[in-house]
Amino acid sequence: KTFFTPISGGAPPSATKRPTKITVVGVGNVGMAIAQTILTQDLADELALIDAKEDKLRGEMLDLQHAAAFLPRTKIHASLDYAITANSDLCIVTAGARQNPGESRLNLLQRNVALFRHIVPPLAKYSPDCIIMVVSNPVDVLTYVAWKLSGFPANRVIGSGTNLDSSRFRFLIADHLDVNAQDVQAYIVGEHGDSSVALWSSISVGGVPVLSFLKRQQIAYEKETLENIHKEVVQSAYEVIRLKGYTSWAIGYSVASLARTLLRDQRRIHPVSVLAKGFYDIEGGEVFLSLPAQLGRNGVLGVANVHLNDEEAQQLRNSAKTILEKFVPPTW
Ligand SMILES: NC(=O)c1ccc[n+]([C@@H]2O[C@H](COP(=O)([O-])OP(=O)(O)OC[C@H]3O[C@@H](n4cnc5c(N)ncnc54)[C@H](O)[C@@H]3O)[C@@H](O)[C@H]2O)c1
Ligand SMILES: O=C1N[C@](c2ccsc2)(c2cccc(Nc3ccc(F)cc3)n2)CC(O)=C1Sc1ccccc1Cl
Repeated sequence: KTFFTPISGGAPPSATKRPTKITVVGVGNVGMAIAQTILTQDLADELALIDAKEDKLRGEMLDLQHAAAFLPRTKIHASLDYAITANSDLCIVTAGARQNPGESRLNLLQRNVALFRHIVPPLAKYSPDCIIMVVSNPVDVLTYVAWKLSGFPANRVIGSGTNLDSSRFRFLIADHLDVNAQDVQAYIVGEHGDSSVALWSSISVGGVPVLSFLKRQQIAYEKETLENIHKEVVQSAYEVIRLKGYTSWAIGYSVASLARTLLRDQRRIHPVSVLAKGFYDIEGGEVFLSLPAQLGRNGVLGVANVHLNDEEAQQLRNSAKTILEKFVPPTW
């Protein structure tokens, strides 16, 4: 006997909507922050978790499943076998080796490129129509690596890029002006991390350009105050690492915000790592950098023509040049 007595009804609707499915590769600090935000924000019908550590993987899956009474219904799979990722709409890659003390960024990159060779091809095989989002660091170069290894068109491969940098930037500006961070429109672009580019000329608060907002509010400021806020974006990343050893919540929420825009076809503009060649006079090779990009169900729909002053445009081109010089693409 079934638990419920069925009520006689017609055949199920013919156009049954295919379940929305997200894969998260890497169930570490970042991957699990992303996974739990996807569940609490009801962004997927199915969630597939992949990692290299089988016990950790099963433990995290069970721990999330045990929260089912408090969450929207989401089917959670976990395995070492990539077959569970089949037909994903979005694959988020947070897997990566941690930078060892004193290890160079280049060496970390080479170790993560080696991991990506085993991670990206099966994702592309099982979900040939998905969007791949890279979070692992160095995120801009690893997004390029994922693009090459996946064989996908560039519009379906993005990196979280300076989305986290920009969210910290918005928090700091909002705190400085005592306004809600959601009313602060501010972009950090270029290379994620230490050498990002703050687009001062396009910051607005409630639609008012920040520079005239400060003048109108007679808030004393000089250029260096604004530059100090940008420096604090970088310093706060190191501060969090010093205090708790890793970062998770802000990156988790920022990636979930990107997932919502992509999967719900919101067509919002986010600073994310995209194939930047040809935009803003960036030439010299195929490089992924963060630019204000319009995102929707088909990935990157376009890059916003945000006004850059000469200094910002030059800094962006320098970012591209630095990345291209640092990383010599291997033979794929
Ligand atoms: N882009 C950003 O803004 C941003 C912010 C924070 C962290 N990160 C990056 O995210 C990455 C993850 O950070 P974390 O704190 O979660 O690290 P972590 O060490 O806690 O988690 C990494 C996970 O990847 C798994 N893994 C390793 N090799 C794997 C493989 N071959 N296949 C599947 N899984 C594998 C590990 O088992 C581990 O569970 C790092 O590269 C970090 O720099 C990026
Ligand atoms: O919040 C973070 N945490 C990380 C982190 C998380 C777990 S271990 C290190 C972080 C924190 C501090 C420095 C740093 N440097 C770095 C190391 C290797 C790379 F490939 C890229 C960056 N990385 C990873 C990361 O990218 C961030 S954002 C970030 C980092 C540096 C400057 C500005 C920002 Cl907005």
